[in-house]
Amino acid sequence: MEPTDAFGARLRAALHRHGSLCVGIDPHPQLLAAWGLTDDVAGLAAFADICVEAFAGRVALVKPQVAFFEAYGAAGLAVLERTVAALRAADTLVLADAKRGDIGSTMAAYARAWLGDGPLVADAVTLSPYLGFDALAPALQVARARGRGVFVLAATSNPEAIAVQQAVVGAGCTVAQSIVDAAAARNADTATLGSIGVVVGATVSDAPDLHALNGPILLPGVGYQGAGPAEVRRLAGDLPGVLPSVSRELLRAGPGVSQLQAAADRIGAAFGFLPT
Ligand SMILES: O=C(O)c1cc(=O)[nH]c(=O)n1[C@@H]1O[C@H](COP(=O)(O)O)[C@@H](O)[C@H]1O
Repeated sequence: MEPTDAFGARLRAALHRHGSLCVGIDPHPQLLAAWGLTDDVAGLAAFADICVEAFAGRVALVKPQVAFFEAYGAAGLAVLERTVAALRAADTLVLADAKRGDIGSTMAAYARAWLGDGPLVADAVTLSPYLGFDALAPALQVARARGRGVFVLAATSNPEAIAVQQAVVGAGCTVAQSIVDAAAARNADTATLGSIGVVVGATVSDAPDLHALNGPILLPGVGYQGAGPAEVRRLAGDLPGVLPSVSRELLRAGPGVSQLQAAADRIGAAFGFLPT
């Protein structure tokens, strides 16, 4: 049985409090320019500070896209560290979108970095299972031991994914379905919402069956990639723990903090309160 301070339980409480929206912090160079910021570490830091001011304490989950920080090297990662820490200090759950996945021994190092004691540690991290779901075991173990969560890529929003993720495997189900089933098995002993989530693009037309998951479902691809409330409702049905995730469509409302907050409220309201 998972403890009450497990990620799934904490996420469920945050969804009750704030509604279902996950806000992505994706500091694209084009967005820095649109916000009147320089394409350097100072611009990145100003962008991140505005996002923290706008979203801390207001949404269920914030998802910084690690790649946009990594692009500036060690100084960019230092900005990410401060951003994650500031959000968490304000009681806002943070999902580091790092999409990690490697052989077991390297996976253990990633688990330490993102879910253990390292300076980059977040409440949850995105993982890629395409070296084999079981290769993620070290991260699942650390997540459970530390009350943290993971979101495993199942059916991603990009069109190139279809050839791999919709391929049919041994048991006659798709690769994406096998990932969801493996995640569901890890959540089976959890009474409420488990801590092993999956990622399904809101743009995906052949989504895996998510009914047995008993864990959170991140739906990126809303807004800029073309999905809207209708697609989210179709995928979400009456499933608990669904989080539509929006980055550019919301961030283009910046740099004003109140404009960003209004955009988050407006986009969040379009989905209504999804079941928890
Ligand atoms: O894991 C993700 O968040 C993710 C999975 C996926 O299937 N598709 C996808 O777009 N994402 C991420 O979600 C964000 C989408 O950004 P926008 O298209 O600007 O809303 C980016 O950070 C992507 O890396």
